[in-house]
Amino acid sequence: MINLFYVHGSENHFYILDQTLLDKTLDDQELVNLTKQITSQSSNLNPADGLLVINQSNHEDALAQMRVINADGSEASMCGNGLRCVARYLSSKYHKDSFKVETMSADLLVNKHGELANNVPAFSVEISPVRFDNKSFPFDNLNTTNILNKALPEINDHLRFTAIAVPNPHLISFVENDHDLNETLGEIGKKLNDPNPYFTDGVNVNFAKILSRNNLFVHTYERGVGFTNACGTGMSATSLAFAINFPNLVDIKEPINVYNPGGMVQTKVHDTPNKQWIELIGNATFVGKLSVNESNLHSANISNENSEFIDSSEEKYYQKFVESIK
Ligand SMILES: N[C@H](CCC[C@H](N)C(=O)O)C(=O)O
Repeated sequence: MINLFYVHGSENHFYILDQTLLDKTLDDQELVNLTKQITSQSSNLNPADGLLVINQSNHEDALAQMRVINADGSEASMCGNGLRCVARYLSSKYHKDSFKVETMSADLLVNKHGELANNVPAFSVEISPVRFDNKSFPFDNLNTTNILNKALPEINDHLRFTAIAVPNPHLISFVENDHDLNETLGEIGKKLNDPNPYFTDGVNVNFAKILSRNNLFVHTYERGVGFTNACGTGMSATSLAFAINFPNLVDIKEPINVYNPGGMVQTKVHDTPNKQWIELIGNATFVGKLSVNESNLHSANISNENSEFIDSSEEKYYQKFVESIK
């Protein structure tokens, strides 16, 4: 039997599949089929926004590889909330507190971090590389090769936008009212993730309200998913946009508190001459696990017949989880 762990970072839920435990790893189509089945509204499973796949890494400085499959079957180059959960899984499995994880574009540093809230352990993860050029998204037909606090009349008649790839693509706007934060976000999110001439591979759209100095609220419409409770790479990219566009409201020597519908994370913007990157710090909560036959993974036929979900403090459950993977 194989455990599919049900986890979340700021209520952005995922299943984790550790393929190093399988007799035979799933091929790409099987991973897509599995992700679509376990995230579909019609499944009797707990809702999730995607699948986090752990593979062996052949990079000497990486403990493992993480791949990210969105609910619609598209693959993403990064997932900030997901990487915190994968980091906690690998930290328990290999008894390490600081290590690198191979992702599509980079081997990223992850660290066990002090609790942000009592009895809620936290991990910090490196969000990088950071890019601004249109080829990194890609975007086109907007009469510009980068978007920094720019009006985009093709997309909206009153907002200004900033585009940052970390390296998955994010389009960010700072808004004043709840209508823009919700309805306008949904309209633009759908428009730029349906077939369109601007972001041909889709884009994660993040609208933020500035609460005060070093304090943000971010709402995200994710590429390949739709509205989520939180988007780790989105909150990270938005924190960098906050520092760039509102330098008088951000002290980058201090963490930024980023609130979201699912909770709160902290980010730290690192702006050194030869490398810009963001540190994302937040929970990595293990809620439950499904014990499934390997064959059902290959056939994308998962039910929660053999499942165990938390009903007490997360830490008590977590000790059982740690024993189960030794
Ligand atoms: N939907 C994103 C991937 C998941 C990112 C998000 N869940 C996070 O925590 O960063 C994309 O296609 O780029």
